[in-house]
Order: sequence, then structure tokens, then C-alpha cells
Amino acid sequence: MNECLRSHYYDEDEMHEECGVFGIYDFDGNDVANTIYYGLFALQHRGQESCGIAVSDTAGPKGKVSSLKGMGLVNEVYTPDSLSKLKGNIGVGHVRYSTAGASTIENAQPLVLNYVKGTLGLAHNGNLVNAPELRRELELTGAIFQTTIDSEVIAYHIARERVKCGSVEEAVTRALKKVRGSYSLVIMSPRKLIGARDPFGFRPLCIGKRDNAYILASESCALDTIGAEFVRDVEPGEVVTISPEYGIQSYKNMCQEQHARCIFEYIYFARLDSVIDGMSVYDSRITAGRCLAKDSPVDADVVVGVPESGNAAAMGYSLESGIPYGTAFVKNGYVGRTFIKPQQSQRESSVRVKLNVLKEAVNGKRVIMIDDSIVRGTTSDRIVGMLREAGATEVHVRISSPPFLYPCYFGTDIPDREQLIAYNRSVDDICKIIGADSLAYLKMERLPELSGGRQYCHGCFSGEYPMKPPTEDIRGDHEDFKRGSESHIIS
Ligand SMILES: O=P(O)(O)OC[C@H]1O[C@H](OP(=O)(O)OP(=O)(O)O)[C@H](O)[C@@H]1O
Ligand SMILES: NC(=O)CC[C@H](N)C(=O)O
Ligand SMILES: [Mg+2]
Repeated sequence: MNECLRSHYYDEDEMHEECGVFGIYDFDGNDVANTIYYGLFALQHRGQESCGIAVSDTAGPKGKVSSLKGMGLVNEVYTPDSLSKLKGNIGVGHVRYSTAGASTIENAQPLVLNYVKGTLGLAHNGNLVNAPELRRELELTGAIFQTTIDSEVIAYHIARERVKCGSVEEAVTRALKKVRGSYSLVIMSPRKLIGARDPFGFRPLCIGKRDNAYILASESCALDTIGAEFVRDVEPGEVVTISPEYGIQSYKNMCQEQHARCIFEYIYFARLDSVIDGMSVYDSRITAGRCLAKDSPVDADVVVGVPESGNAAAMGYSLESGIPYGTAFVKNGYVGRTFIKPQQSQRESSVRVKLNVLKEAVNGKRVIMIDDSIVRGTTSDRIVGMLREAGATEVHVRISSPPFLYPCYFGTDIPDREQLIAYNRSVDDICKIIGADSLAYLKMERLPELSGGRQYCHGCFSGEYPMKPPTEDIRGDHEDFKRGSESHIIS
């Protein structure tokens, strides 16, 4: 990859992404590194800063783990040669978008640590709200941390608990009782693969099976990619262990009635072809588009989506309104998901690098443009202008989520409030800023339809959270890095 673009990926100060986790245990003893690679490749949309794979041979000496981590995308970090050196039939993988701790190679996951019972590999999607406090406590008792990520606190607690109890799953459950916040985890112990999801179920995690191998993955699209069948979702609060002796074992003593799935998984994070907790992401986005058409109709000639995540909602709007669906934007497929620079001028040019308008499709037409969200407003502002330049006579913007107004403490890295376009502004003000003829957002009361009636977290839209927000900054050195990154600017 071109050096300029490479630094661009690493420096991006994008609005929101997630991490992806993947784990596999092949009971027949086949090497799993290649499968993890393809699993991570399918989860790349969840994190593009760094990635890692750690594998072990369950028939070999306890504690021998091979791992390889790197900065960047999975297809930049691994080669057929490097994958062939990762020998082992059990393994975990991670694609990272940092939320707590800087985006550095030291903080890349999976974490691999040696402890009394051998070696543990851990990959975490989510964000802990009490990590700084737990970290201080551990440090006061002599713990030395190797990273600045919240996830290491979980690993450390598991190791500590393991000394005191009879099984790794018990140690995991005890450790998880100490942490608060969001986590979907895949953990590799010398002889078991473990999955865990926080009691609120903020982040997704599912189980799959292929031949004589079991898989844990953030999203079901990763199971499809590797030709595995979907078995079921890990339930909020559930811990599962996977071993050849007992297959899948489930522990539910952390389960609770109240759930808080991140609604933004359905709106933006997850891939369209994933199904989370029985709700298809595609159906959710089609529903969002239909709701917009019912609540905020407007007469026009064509409905277009902003690629990628606005497309399905645009289809929903078209189906409901009867206005033809069209393609107005061509996305450069080689560009990372978010392509936003710390400096405003850089962000603006990034949008043009990512998207171009198909003039033939919009010239002389009244266009309804659907996107899933407006965060800073950079994307909408530029592309409304691009549609007009291409000859659109009217541009009506519809957004398939409510206005983004509050911080998220559970894994969505949202810019400071002052940078959110909806902060302290009316919808009319925002409409003027982005230069649209009209603007409407999805109504809050429509959100239950997007989750198919499942309980969800809407903190980023409402400021109401399912648990007490943290009282201190939980991002560690994460923001220092982001600020420091301004010096690497694409030319
Ligand atoms: O208001 P802004 O600050 O510009 O951010 C909002 C945009 O960012 C996201 O797209 P993104 O480029 O992350 O990815 P996508 O291609 O998957 O839609 C989102 O879908 C909006 O299009
Ligand atoms: N986006 C995520 O899930 C990040 C996981 C973890 N908090 C980290 O920063 O590495
Ligand atoms: Mg987008």
C-alpha cells in the first residue's frame, strides 16, 4: 500500500467503529490460523487499526502459543507464509478499533499472557467503565501492565482468580463479576475455548460449527464466510466453554432480565448480512427506511443511499414510498470504512476520495438521499453539494437514526460533544449547514422496530444509559494518541 494512504489509515479520527473477535477450536487437530484470517477478514468493518491472531496446539505442551499482531488491515499484516507458521488447532483473533488505550502495536489484541495454568489468549470487543479503578487497585498490589487497554484488566483478573478456583470458566466468571461495562470476549486456554458476553449484551457474539470445529464470532457474516453453520447467539450474561469432552457448556449465573443491545450495531456497525440475536441487520435497516418514508415523506424522483451503510435504508424508503431506488454514489472500494482526518480540510477531501457522484443518475432530478447517521456532518455537507453540482434540482436528506447527541461509554468512540453537528442545534439549523432542501431524522419511538422488540441501549441519542456512566475519563492514553496523530497528514 502507498505510504501516504497507509498513514492515513492509522491516523484517522473516525466517528465510530467497533472491534471484531473470532475464536475457533478444531477437535480434529487441524491448524486454524487460515480460518481465523478469513473470519477476521469478514469482520474487518469492525476495526481497522490493528489485528492479531494467537494459536496453540491442544495436543502440545501447555502454554505454547504462537501469535502475530500488526498495525493495519488483516490482508496487510498476514501473508500465506506468516500464516503457515502459526501452528495450532485452537486460536483467537481480533480486529481493533481503539476505545481505551492508544492505537499502538503494544495495545493490539489478542492479549497473550502466561499464568499458573499455562497461557491465555484473550480478545475483547467493548469498553469497561471501571477499568481505571480496577487497574489502580491491581497496581497497588504489585501488578505490572504491559498495555494501556482496558481489556488487560480482565485478563489479569482471570489469571488471579484461576489460582484460587478449580476451572478456567469459574475464573472467568469470577473475574467478570468485577468488571462493569461492555464486553464480548473470546478466550483461549490451553484446552478450552471460552466465550462471554456482558449481562446487558451490548455487543454481539455468536457460535458456529464447521465439521468437527466450533467457532465464536462477533457477527454471523464471519460464519458464512468460512462455511460454518450458525448454531446460536451467546446470550447476554452467558459464559460458554467449548471442549472436545463436553462440546458447548453454558453458564448463566450472570444472566439478568435487563438487556441493552447497542442499537447502533443494527444502524451502522454490523455488516448487512449478519443476524444479531435473531434480528437481521438488513431487515432492521429496511424497516428504518420504511419508517422514514412513513414519518417524513417528500415528493421526489429517486431515492439514493449513501454507501455503504445508508443503502439498505434507502431501499426501505423506496419500497414504502414507491419512489424508484437509484444509485447516485460510486464508492472507491479500496478505501477503509471511515476515512476522516483530524483536520477539517483533510476530512472534506477524504469524502471525495471515497465517493463520487453518478451524474447520469441525478441530473435534473429531485433526490432523496438516505444516510444512517450524521456525526460531524462532514459527509452530508460534501455530498449534498456534490449532488447539486451533478444537476440534482432538489436534495432531501433522511437519516435512519435519531440525532447523535451524547457520549457512548460502551464501545462507540464518539467525538467530543462540541464536534457533533446536532449538539445545540435544531434540525433546521443542521439542514441549512448541510445545504439540503429538507432534513428529517428517524424518530426515537421507532427504535424498538429496528431491534425487533429486543431491549436496546439508546444512550448516544438520549443520554440515558443502562448503568451509571463513569465519573472519570476511561479512554486512557487513547486521546493523546489521537491528538498526537495530527502530525501525519496525507498530502
Ligand atoms: O457526519 P460524519 O462525521 O461525516 O459521519 C457520518 C458518516 O460516517 C459513516 O460512514 P462511514 O464512512 O464511517 O462508513 P460506511 O461507508 O460504512 O457508511 C456514516 O455512515 C455516515 O455516512
Ligand atoms: N472497539 C473495541 O471493542 C475496543 C476494545 C478495547 N476497549 C480496546 O480499546 O482495545
Ligand atoms: Mg456512511
